[in-house]
Amino acid sequence: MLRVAVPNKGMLAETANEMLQEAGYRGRRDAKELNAIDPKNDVEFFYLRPRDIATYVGSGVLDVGITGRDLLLDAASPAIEIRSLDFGDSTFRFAGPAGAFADVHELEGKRVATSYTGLLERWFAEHRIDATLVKLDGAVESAIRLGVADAVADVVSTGATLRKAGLEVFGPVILESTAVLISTPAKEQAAKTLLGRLDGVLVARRYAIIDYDIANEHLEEATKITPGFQSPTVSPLREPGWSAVRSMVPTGDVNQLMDALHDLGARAIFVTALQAARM
Ligand SMILES: Nc1ncnc2c1ncn2[C@@H]1O[C@H](COP(=O)(O)OP(=O)(O)OP(=O)(O)O)[C@@H](O)[C@H]1O
Ligand SMILES: O=P(O)(O)OC[C@H]1O[C@H](OP(=O)(O)OP(=O)(O)O)[C@H](O)[C@@H]1O
Ligand SMILES: [Mg+2]
Repeated sequence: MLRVAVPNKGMLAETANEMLQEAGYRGRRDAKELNAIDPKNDVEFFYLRPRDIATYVGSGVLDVGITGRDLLLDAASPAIEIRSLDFGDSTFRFAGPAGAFADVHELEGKRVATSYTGLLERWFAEHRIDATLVKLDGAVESAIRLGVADAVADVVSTGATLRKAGLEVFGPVILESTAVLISTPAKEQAAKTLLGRLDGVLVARRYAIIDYDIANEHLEEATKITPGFQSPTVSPLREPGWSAVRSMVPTGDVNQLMDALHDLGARAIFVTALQAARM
């Protein structure tokens, strides 16, 4: 039975559980359950703190897990990232009081508060900056005002939390993070079915199906607009000189593609969401 670690709460929990459901797995019945067995798919899910998931997967007691790239790197676990899952995007940045820092080298000898000491210690070592790390559990943005740090290094998504604390980012992006599927080289093979299904969910989210009718003289140009993965399906219409085209298109481009096809003379343009896919 495949043993899978899933975030039990926090920013990644809801979407991670939704993705597994879309992939056909039966999750937990209520938010208090610590584990759940899905006998049909021969999988057991363990609901854990996202920060701890790399530790469990890295130790080999669990085969595969969903966590943040930043948390994986912070844990310095032997687990490896096997897929980016297209949600939970954030950056990991330095921030300080407005105007206080212009360059990371000004952090030399200063106190930097963070919940990601593993990640940051390595970054400072690589950049030969000698700063003092102040380890906090969360709400790191308050550390400066409360006097325990001169700067912070934290997760930034919209930047709203920083702004409310009167802070601004400085220096390079330390890390671009996203939710990831992790495993160990020894367990990757066992996780193949789960990975295939999650890839199917990613494709179903990233792509849609487009159908349209087009006069044959514009067919060549139209199929350049919608080349699909392999190649579009083209079938003759009953009306002579016209074809029906079906192709996969990136979800984010759908409206621009419809505009371009319509300008070219395509008619009856329909877009259908994908429910599931296996490529
Ligand atoms: N505002 C955000 N937007 C996007 N991703 C985020 C955001 N905040 C955190 N994350 C990501 O979510 C993951 C875990 O963060 P989360 O906040 O769930 O855990 P935590 O801080 O340990 O727990 P909690 O905040 O519940 O105490 C990390 O990978 C992080 O990059
Ligand atoms: O840039 P923003 O969109 O404002 O998001 C970033 C904030 O979100 C997270 O906080 P969370 O709510 O998880 O609280 P925590 O700091 O206690 O973990 C993160 O730690 C930042 O504080
Ligand atoms: Mg948090």
